[in-house]
Amino acid sequence: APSIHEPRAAAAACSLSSKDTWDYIIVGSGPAGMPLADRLSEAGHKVLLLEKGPPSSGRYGGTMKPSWLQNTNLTRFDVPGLCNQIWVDRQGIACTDYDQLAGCMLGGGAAINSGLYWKPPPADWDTSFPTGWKSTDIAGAVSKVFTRIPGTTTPSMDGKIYLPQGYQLISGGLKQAGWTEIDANKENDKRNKTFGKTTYFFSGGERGGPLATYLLSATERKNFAYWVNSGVKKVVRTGGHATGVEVECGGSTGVVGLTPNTGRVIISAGTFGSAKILWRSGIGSKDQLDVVKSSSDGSSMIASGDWINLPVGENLYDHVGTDVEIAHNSVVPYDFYAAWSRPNSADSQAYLNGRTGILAQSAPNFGPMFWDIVKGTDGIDRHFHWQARVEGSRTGSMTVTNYLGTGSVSRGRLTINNQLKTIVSKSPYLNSAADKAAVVQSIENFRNAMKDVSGLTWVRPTTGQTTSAFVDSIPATAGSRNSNHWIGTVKMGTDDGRSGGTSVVDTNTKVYGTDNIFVVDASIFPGHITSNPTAAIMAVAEHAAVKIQALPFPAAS
Ligand SMILES: Cc1cc2nc3c(=O)[nH]c(=O)nc-3n(C[C@H](O)[C@H](O)[C@H](O)COP(=O)(O)OP(=O)(O)OC[C@H]3O[C@@H](n4cnc5c(N)ncnc54)[C@H](O)[C@@H]3O)c2cc1C
Repeated sequence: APSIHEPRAAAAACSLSSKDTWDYIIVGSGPAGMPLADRLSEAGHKVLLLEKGPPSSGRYGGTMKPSWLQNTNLTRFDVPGLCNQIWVDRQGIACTDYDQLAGCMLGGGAAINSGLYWKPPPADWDTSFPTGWKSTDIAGAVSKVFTRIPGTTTPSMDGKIYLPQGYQLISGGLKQAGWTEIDANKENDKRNKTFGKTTYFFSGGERGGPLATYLLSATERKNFAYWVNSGVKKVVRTGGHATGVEVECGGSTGVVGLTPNTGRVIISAGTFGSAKILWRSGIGSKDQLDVVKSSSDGSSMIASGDWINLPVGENLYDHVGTDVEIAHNSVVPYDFYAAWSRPNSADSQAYLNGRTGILAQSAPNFGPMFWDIVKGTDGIDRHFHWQARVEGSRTGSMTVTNYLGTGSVSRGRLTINNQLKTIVSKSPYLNSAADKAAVVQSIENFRNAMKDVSGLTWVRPTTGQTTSAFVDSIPATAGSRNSNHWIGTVKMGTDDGRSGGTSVVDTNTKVYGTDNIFVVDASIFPGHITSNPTAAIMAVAEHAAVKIQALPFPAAS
């Protein structure tokens, strides 16, 4: 078997009694936390990464696996073809304190997701990000990410794509209709009436990605430590200055300290987790802080005179997902769920022996991906990413998801309840007529493109159904539309939320009203981007690492 999958340093035991202090405490080990851990430790800072979940990849001591992986140090998180398991078994993996799915384990979403990996088109940054974060500003950071993790369209180590019939069906139809085939991550500026193969962040026939690159090199440094099963309750602060974080681990709670005066905390706990930590730290709007005050946190919460009034939880957004379904007798299904308990033995052996075959591809056989831009009735361009997969209600079915991203104006709201659970209390989907009209138009475009494909059946929408009636028939709720691409609850921008603006962090990712509390992850995205967000989140982390280190320290008190 390939030898790339060597066991690595396991996490250090959490030590709440230690008087050790840290230059940087990073909270959360997702696609943002891992690059930050690497870049800050590389620069020589003393860095602690705190992760509330357990280890994932076998490389870090993870153990969750089906029986056919028993004699390997691979886990379910290392084998791309097992990623579907999250839909039937998420015990001990998914965060239990959110009303939506998110990965609470080492690697965060990058340990459980499908590994779909896209270099953002320039419009993603230029449409909603502030000055200093436009496409030309962030190009260097994007390039660092793709140098570190080039990505691949052929994850199987023999360079073949397995069961490509679904890809061929749809790409053939699009080509016939005049759409252009592109190499998506080389031609990332061509995202209109184009299609391409699925790109994954996988490497060596395994999940790879940031767990196998950024986190790996961080663990090789003596000035870096990471603790798992260590959840941060709140930032401990005096006024706007953090002195440490309060951590729960091993059945105890204690404070881990920052280096006096110069220490910094970076919250990278994701769209739900970062908002929650801010609220518990007395940072947010009064209505939400009052809820925290009424919870089990109440007696130890920072005094209301020290609350920092910021619009945490507003600006919530997710890609609006609309599934259509087509069927064709050329399409060959594969049972990725069966790969858990009764894998096809030729496929499991091919995987174990050489990291080849269908199990090196992400479940459930994605592709093609295609892109479309629709001008909204309000004059704003809406960018669509379409994602096809071999899955559906009948043999030969493909479900094709239409994601509305860049240009969308609909927003929702995240709140917290007095059980300290985060709730999507206002749905972010299609609450603008222009967004809805653009989705309808984009689906029309796909229906038209496929109309000459012989033998194709439309399952959803049915042939006689108008696209508008079809879009209206799907509730605009997270249950029916969610894409798991949540962003925006800790918005970055120049309009300080303390004085009526919409932003929670400034363009250095520093929380307004504080001098050493930063947030870096999907939550700071001001607006959505075109495709699945992991690559963009890593680029944001690379860019933020440079900006944060360039900041002067506050004057010593
Ligand atoms: C099922 C699924 C499939 C997806 N597929 C794709 C895909 O194919 N491609 C793609 O690009 N994107 C995909 N996504 C989305 C992508 O994974 C997320 O957008 C991304 O992981 C968000 O990164 P983040 O760093 O902001 O937060 P997260 O990945 O959520 O990481 C946050 C980390 O912080 C930890 N944490 C939270 N609270 C605390 C606390 N209080 N103390 C300590 N640690 C804490 C969490 O355990 C977690 O490890 C998918 C998401 C899901 C759920």
